[in-house]
Amino acid sequence: MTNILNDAFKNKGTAFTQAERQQYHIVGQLPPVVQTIAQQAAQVYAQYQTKTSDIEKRKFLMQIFDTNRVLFYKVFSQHVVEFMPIVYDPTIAESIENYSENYVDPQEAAFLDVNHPEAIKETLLGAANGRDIKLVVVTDAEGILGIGDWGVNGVDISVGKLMVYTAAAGINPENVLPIVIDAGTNNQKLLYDPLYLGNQHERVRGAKYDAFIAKFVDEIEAAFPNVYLHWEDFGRSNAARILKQYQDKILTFNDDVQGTGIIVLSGVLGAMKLTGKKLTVQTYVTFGAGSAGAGIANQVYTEMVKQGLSEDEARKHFYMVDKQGLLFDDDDTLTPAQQPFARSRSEFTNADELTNLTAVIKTIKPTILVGTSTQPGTFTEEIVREMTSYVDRPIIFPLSNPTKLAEASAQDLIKWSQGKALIATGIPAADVTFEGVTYQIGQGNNALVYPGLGLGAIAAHAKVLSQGMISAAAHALADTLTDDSTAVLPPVSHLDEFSQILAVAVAQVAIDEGISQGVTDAKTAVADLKWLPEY
Ligand SMILES: NC(=O)c1ccc[n+]([C@@H]2O[C@H](COP(=O)([O-])OP(=O)(O)OC[C@H]3O[C@@H](n4cnc5c(N)ncnc54)[C@H](O)[C@@H]3O)[C@@H](O)[C@H]2O)c1
Ligand SMILES: O=C(O)C[C@H](O)C(=O)O
Ligand SMILES: [Mn+2]
Repeated sequence: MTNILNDAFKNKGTAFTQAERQQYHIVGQLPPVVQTIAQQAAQVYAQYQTKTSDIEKRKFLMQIFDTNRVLFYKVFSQHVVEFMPIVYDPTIAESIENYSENYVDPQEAAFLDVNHPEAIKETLLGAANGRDIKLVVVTDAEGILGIGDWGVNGVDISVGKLMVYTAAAGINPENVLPIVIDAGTNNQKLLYDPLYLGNQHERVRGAKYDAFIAKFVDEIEAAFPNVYLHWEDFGRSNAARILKQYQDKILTFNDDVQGTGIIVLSGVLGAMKLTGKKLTVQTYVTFGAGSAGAGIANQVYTEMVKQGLSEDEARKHFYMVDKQGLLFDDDDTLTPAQQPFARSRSEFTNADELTNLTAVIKTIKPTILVGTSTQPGTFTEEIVREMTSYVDRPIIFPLSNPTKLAEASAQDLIKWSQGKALIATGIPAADVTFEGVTYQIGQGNNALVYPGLGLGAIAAHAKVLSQGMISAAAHALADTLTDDSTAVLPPVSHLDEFSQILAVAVAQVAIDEGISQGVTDAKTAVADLKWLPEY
């Protein structure tokens, strides 16, 4: 019989009462004093404050996570704004880079090996250990944030995304399963690192990879019927392709493509509210047209069509820039997600010069610039001054994560635009004061939307995640923006409140569209799922 003290889902540590200590046969296996969860939480927070670096803070909190989930989420819920950048982005990037070296606990994740498809079923059932799994986050870690390929180390992103689901939306941690698919790695450092804990071979691609993914999805559906399957940080050549294959068949979501699309659309809608301008007259440049860049453009485009433009008219508002410069339709290296937005060379007299962002901005004069390029410092003073010269309030979102990869800092954007730029950043940014005026900066991170979206879809027992549900999430978030906000997105301090609002809006659309199964009241269904960190 396992000792309850070793079960992170059931352990209460020093909060076990004397009666419980007898019931679970752990008398004398704890210090004698019985504490309340409030006392435990205060003690954890006090210890946390003695840690001097963010990574040490994260390691300490993970010790609590590893041993006592309820206590972890209790403290997390009391300090959401402070803990988000510690347990999640940007500190999680450092944690991933050093995962193997610092390994202490598998954290109830499922580790799937591309060379052993026959073990998927046993691994899933073993990791679930009888728990009712409603939500899975899976990564193969080819494109972790903007830091590239981290192989099995990427399991941290699955664990981290799920922590945010619970902290933000109140998903019961017993109902979730983090998964990493170890498909090998092309990270040379890991391939030759004796401490690396994953497969030390090149990334598997092609038929073997695709067959593994297909079997994985089948086994997931068999083991956990109606689960919400969230894909995270797959590489550019797989993310959109896998999503396309499954999005009409099962309840599934790609965070980088769809979650980022929602948060940016929401931020753009917030900017329209602040300026009183119409979306349908905006001109949009994507810088870094990968999974996120193309996913975002597609959401903003879909909204323009919803607001009355024809598909052809709407598409004319979009320009994509990637490594080669502006994307043209005569380029045979375009991805399927880029193709609809590629332009014709004949539209420009200077097409051959449009090989860098500055030239593109000067020629096209966009009102919205969104960065998902992984290239730091690329939104330069010259670009920002140029945008400010032809539009009152340029919308500039440097979204690449973690901090060291951001296209620009909020502070510089405010300074260079004399306070005019409407900004959202990928990681949290402090308010910026410029010439006596303080500007709030929106956090354009999909963490503001994926928890509520998932909660709504799970609560509704939705068969699929529809475009209607996605659009409802973007609008519901934008609608929470208060009239006194100077930021384009609502503050993370209200994450739990707006996650519930998003969830109800999403569940309602699922009901209205007839894709929910046996649920008629969105509010009750969402409320019934809400888990609180109490013993
Ligand atoms: N804030 C958020 O919520 C959020 C969400 C998803 C992704 N992101 C960030 O966006 C970035 C990209 O993520 P992704 O999943 O789309 O990765 P991806 O690899 O699919 O896309 C990156 C794209 O940038 C392009 N690129 C590389 N160098 C470039 C250059 N010099 N100029 C122009 N383009 C260049 C690549 O060719 C690729 O198309 C990452 O830093 C990630 O952290 C942020
Ligand atoms: O993980 C994040 O912080 C957001 C996003 O999914 C990313 O890949 O950067
Ligand atoms: Mn991601």
